[in-house]
Amino acid sequence: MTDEKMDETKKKTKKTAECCGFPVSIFFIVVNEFCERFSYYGMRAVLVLYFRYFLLWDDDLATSIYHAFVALCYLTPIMGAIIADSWLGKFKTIIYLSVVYAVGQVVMAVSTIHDITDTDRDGTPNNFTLHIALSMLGLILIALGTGGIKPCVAAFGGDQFQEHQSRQLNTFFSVFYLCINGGSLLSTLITPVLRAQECGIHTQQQCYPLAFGVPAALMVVSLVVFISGSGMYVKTDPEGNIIWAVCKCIGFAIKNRFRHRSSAHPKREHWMDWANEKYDKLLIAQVKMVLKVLFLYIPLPMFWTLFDQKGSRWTLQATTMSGDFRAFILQPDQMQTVNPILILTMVPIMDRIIFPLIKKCGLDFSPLKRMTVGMLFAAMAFVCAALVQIEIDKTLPDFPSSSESQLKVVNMFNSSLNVTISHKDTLLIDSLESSAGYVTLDHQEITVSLNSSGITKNFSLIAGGRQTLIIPSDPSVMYLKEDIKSKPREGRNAVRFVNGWTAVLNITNLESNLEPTVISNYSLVAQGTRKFVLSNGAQSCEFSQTFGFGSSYTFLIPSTLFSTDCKSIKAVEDIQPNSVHMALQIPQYFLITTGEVLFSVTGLQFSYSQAPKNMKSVLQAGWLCTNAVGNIIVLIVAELGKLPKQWAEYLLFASLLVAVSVIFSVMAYFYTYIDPAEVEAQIRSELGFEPEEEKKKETLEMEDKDKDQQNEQEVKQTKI
Ligand SMILES: CC(C)C[C@H](NC(=O)[C@@H](N)Cc1ccccc1)C(=O)O
Repeated sequence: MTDEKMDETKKKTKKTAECCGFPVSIFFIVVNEFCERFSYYGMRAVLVLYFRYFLLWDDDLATSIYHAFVALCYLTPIMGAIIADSWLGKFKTIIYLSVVYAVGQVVMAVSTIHDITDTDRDGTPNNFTLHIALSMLGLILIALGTGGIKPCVAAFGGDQFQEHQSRQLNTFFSVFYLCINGGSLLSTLITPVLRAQECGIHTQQQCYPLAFGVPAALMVVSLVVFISGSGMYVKTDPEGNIIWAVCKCIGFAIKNRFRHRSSAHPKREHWMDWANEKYDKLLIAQVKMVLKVLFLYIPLPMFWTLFDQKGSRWTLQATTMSGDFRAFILQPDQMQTVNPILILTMVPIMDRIIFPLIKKCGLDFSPLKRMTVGMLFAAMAFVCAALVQIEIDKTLPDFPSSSESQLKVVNMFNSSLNVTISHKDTLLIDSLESSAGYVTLDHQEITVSLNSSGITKNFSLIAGGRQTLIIPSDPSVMYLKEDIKSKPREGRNAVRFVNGWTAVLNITNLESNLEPTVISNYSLVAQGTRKFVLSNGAQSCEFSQTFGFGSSYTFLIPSTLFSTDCKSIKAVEDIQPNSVHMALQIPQYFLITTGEVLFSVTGLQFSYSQAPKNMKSVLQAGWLCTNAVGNIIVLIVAELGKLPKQWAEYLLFASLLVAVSVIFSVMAYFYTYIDPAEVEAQIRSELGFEPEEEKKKETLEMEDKDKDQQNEQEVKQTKI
C-alpha cells in the first residue's frame, strides 16, 4: 500500500464535528453556495438591461454579449477542476477564485456608476469606452471565479462525508440544489427592484450601481462564510490532474492507432485499446466509460441554447408587456423568478409523486428518456414564446420602414384648421387637438398648407423617422419635432409637453424651463399615477396622469392653463401602453422549467452514476461544457440567422431542438447503462488487484500499526 493511499483513507476516517448526523462544516458550504448563487443570478438578472439601456447596445449585441458571458462561465469549470486536482486542492481553489470573483463583482458595480464619467452632468455617461472596458473586465473576473469554483464546491461538500454517510450525502445534494434556487430566487426578485430605484450624485438614474453592488456584497459574505468554516473542513490534497491524464491516454491511443494503420496490424476491439502499450487496463476501461457518456453529450448543448434565453430574449420580450398584477407590479427582469419558484415546487413533486407514479404504471422512464422528454418540453416552451410574440406584435405601433416617414400634426392655434399635406391628405384638426394618428408617407419632401389662412411651408422629413408638426398660436412659425420610433426603454413611459401658454413654464420632471410655443424633449416616467406641477413663479397648478408600461404621450398646455387649474391640459397618446400581460409568459416558463427538471437534474445524476469514481470531475466539467457550447450556439444563430421577426427566431430554435432530441433519442436507444464500480471491480480482479474492501481493512490495520509504533516511540523518548 502506498503512503498516498494511506493518507487518503486516514482523511476519510477523520472524525469531524457532527450535528443531526451531518458534518457541521456542511452548514458553511451550503450558506456559501446560497450567497454565491444570489450574487451570480442577481447580477445576471439585470445584466441584459444594463447592456441595453445603460451601454445603449441594441437587442442583438446585448443578447450576444450576455450569452458570451454565460458561455465563459461554463467553460471555466475545466480550469477550476484542473487547478484543484493538480495544484491547490479544492479548499484553496475555492478561496482564491472567490477573491477573483468578488473583485470582479465590485469592478462590475463600479462600471455602472454613470457619475464617474458624466462630466457635463446631463445624466448620460461621457466616456462609454471606460464603462464598457470596466464592465468587460468585471465580467471576465466573475466568469473565472464562478465557473472556477463551480466543480469544486459541491465536490468539496461531498468530501466532508464519510463512507457510511451515503444517505446524508444524498440529502446534502438535494439541499444544495434547493440552496442554488433559493439564492437565485431571492436575488432575481431583489436586484430588479434595486435597479428600478433612482439614484445618482448629479442626476437621478436607474440604480444599476445598487443592483450590481448588492450581489458584490453577497459574494464577499459568501467568501467570509466559507473561510469561517476553515477549521472544520476535511481538506483532501490534490489527487493529480485526472483531466490531463485522460487527454494524454486518448492522445496516445489516437497516435498509436495512426502509427499502426496498415492492414498488417490486427484490429482491436475498441480504438482506445491502442493505448494498451503505455497505459494500464483499468485507466483505459475508465476512459472508455467516460467517452461513452461524452459521446452522448454531443447533442445536449441545444437544450441550453433555448434554456438560457430566459435571461436575454425572454427578458427583452417582457419589456414589451404589462407587468401590472393588480396586487403588485412585476419588473420585466423579475419574470425570471418564475423559474426557481417552479424548481423549488416541482423537484419534490416530480421525485415523490410523478416519477414513482410512472414507475407504478410499469413504464420505463430511464434517465435518457427523461432527458429526451425534457428537450421536447423546452421546444414547446419556445413555441409558446413565439405565440406570445405574435400577440405582442399585433399591439405594437406600425413604425415606419427605412424608406417611409410618419407625420402627426398638433394644432395649438385657437381655432380648427384644415391641414393639407403635399396637396393630397387633408386633415381637419380642432384647436388643442392632434391628428388621429400618424400619416405614413413614402416621400420626404412635403408641402404643408393651412387652407383657411393661406400659409404654405415646405418641410424635409426624416426617412425612417416619426415626426410631429407643431402649429403654434402663430401658425406661420409651425415647425417639426422628431418623435421616438420604438417603445420607451425598460417598460417606462415617454412624456413631453407643448407650451401653449404665453410665458415660460417650469414643469416637474423636465430638465429645464419650457419656453412658450416650444415642445419639450422626452422625459421617462415609471408605471403608476404620476403628478406634474406646472408653475410660472407666481401661479401654479398640478395634474395627474396614470401610466401603464411602454407608452408615449404629448401633453398640450393651453393658454387657459391657470384659469382652469390645469384641467384643460390635453393628453395625446403617441404610443399606446403595452397591453399583452406578462402572465402570458408563465406557460413558457412552466414548460422550460419542467424541461429543466427532466433534463438538467436527471442529466447531472446520470453523469455522476455513469462516471468512474476518480473521473466524476471530468464528467462534471464535460456536463458544464455542454452549457457553454449551448450559449455559443445562441450567439451564432442570433448573429448569423438575423430573422426579421422575433417569433420566427423562437420557432427556429424550437424546431432545431426537436430535430436534436430525435437524434439524441436514437443515440440513447443504443446506450447500455453500466455500474462503473462493478466494471472496475471486474477489471481489477482480471488484473489480480486486491478488492477495495480488502484495501480498506489493510489501511486501517496499517493505521493501527502506525499508532502503536508512534506510541512506542513516544514511550521510548519519555524514558530517554
Ligand atoms: C441549470 C444550471 C446549469 C444549474 C443550476 N441552475 C438552476 O438550478 C436554475 N434553475 C437557477 C435559475 C435561477 C433563476 C433564473 C434562471 C435559473 C446552477 O446555477 O447551478
